Amino acid sequence: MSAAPFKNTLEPQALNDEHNGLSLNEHNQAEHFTISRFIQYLAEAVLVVSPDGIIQCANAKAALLLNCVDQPLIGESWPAFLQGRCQQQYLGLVKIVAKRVLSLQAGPTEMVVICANGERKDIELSVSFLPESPASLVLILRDLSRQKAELTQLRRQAATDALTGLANRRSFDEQLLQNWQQCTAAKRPLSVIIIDIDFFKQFNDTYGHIQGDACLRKVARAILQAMPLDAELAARYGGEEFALILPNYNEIKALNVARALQQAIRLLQFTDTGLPASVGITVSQGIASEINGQFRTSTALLCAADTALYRAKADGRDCINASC
Ligand SMILES: Nc1nc2c(ncn2[C@@H]2O[C@H](COP(=O)(O)OP(=O)(O)OP(=O)(O)O)[C@@H](O)[C@H]2O)c(=O)[nH]1
Repeated sequence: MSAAPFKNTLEPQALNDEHNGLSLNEHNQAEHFTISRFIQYLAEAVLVVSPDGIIQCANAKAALLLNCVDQPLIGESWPAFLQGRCQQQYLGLVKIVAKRVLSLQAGPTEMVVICANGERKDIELSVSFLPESPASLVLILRDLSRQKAELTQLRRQAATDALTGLANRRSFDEQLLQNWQQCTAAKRPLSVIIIDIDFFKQFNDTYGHIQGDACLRKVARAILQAMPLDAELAARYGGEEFALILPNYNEIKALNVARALQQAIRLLQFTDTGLPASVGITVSQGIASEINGQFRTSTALLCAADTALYRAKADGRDCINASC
């Protein structure tokens, strides 16, 4: 869409059309033409729609946002671009401006548009009322796709342990609380396993921290591969500590998972990172299971798993201990 030279809307000539013998219809057409040209120069995507939602003018940025560069937008129904629930939201905004509250403006409100090519985009929509005759609505659309993508990435980073890619302790704690509430409300069991690498300081001291980091990544991968599909979450809980949330798992089922993990870790090889084939590691594990209301909170359940882990360490390591 190419923009014609800007026409100054404040030009006295344009404001005084009626005095120049133009009919009301001609005046409206001239005004419409001026708005249509004017919005081409705005930095935001702008649509001008009739009160019943028919697009009267659109700038090139709006056409680009809605992926309608090769299709005319004029005459199309604007609400048809909105995702179902957003159509009602839009009507709500129109009611607000029609009642002339909030200085003839409503929004910005987050909405979702379905573009001409079917792409779904998050936008922020502001609606302003042009009380001219005939009345129109000016819609300013801001594409939020980039911000949303960045927010999603930031949220993912905030929930993830950078070294291993597993969930971090914060998301573990949040998830455990959620599973605790669900399982206790439904009177279903919930188990937690804490997994701690044995003598990891010695591993670091012998092979260096880079090898130590590679070892942590290997253990994380092994946990992910060995854990059951219906486990809720595997997390890096601390330095060389990992944790698993097992909703609907009683102590016996959790013990089977811990045994599978123990086996998977014992089989880990480090030759790919340049260490001798004789190098291997073991883990100690503590299990706690909430079954019949023996724990009052998710924190108490976690403390019990931690206590069980200490017992497993005291039992000589490469051990599994279940809290009673
Ligand atoms: N390479 C590496 N080491 C870490 C990281 N986080 C913690 N550690 C190391 O983990 C080791 C933990 O040592 P300890 O708490 O003494 O435990 P341990 O040597 O495994 O002994 P036990 O748990 O009693 O079997 C320390 O040497 C930490 O420096 C990490 O991100 N990378």
